[in-house]
Amino acid sequence: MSSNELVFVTGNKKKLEEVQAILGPSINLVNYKLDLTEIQGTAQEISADKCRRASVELNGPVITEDTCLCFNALEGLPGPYIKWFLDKLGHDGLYKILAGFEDKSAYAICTFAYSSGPDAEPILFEGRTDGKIVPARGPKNFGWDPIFQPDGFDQTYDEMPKSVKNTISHRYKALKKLKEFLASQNT
Ligand SMILES: O=P(O)(O)OP(=O)(O)OP(=O)(O)OC[C@H]1O[C@@H](n2cnc3c(O)ncnc32)[C@H](O)[C@@H]1O
Ligand SMILES: [Mg+2]
Repeated sequence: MSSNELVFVTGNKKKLEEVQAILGPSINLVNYKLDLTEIQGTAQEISADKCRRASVELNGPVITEDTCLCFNALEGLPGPYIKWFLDKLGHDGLYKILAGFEDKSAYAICTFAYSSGPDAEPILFEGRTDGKIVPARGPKNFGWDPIFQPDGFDQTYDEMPKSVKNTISHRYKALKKLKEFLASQNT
């Protein structure tokens, strides 16, 4: 592996695009699409387990990422299970889950995991952005972006330019920590 090469294991094209855009050209991001089994548990447990599996499978250093969307009225659910909720309920159904609650606040959490090899314990880097759940607005580019409006903005993640999302997002904040860690390893 060259010093600026980073293997990112994900089956999600949109995640990959954002990670590439945020990291910029100084890091040579190499993508492997593996259909990794995801355990049940906390965001940290799921991310670490996913990373361990990826590192064993590829027999080398890897990063993986897990994203949660957490509704405060539901004590943090759907959380790591947002993928299946979105798949089954769609934007409208997700918004309607909160119909019986006044509290529409929510937060997005991105947990990157880095493993230096199959025997290493993954290191986690977490980013969180707070906001609220709104009726879907935007061109429906990526996942639940149309129903998440970050605090301090009038636009949903989906309505704002990528260049804005990528400087305030859960993913950006987690990647900033990962980048700092990688830089400290290279000095
Ligand atoms: O292979 P992996 O990396 O696991 O990719 P995935 O698509 O399965 O991703 P997750 O397990 O992390 O599930 C997160 C869900 O949230 C969606 N998602 C992730 N990041 C998002 C973002 O920034 N904005 C909107 N939706 C997002 C994603 O499409 C999934 O439906
Ligand atoms: Mg997944």
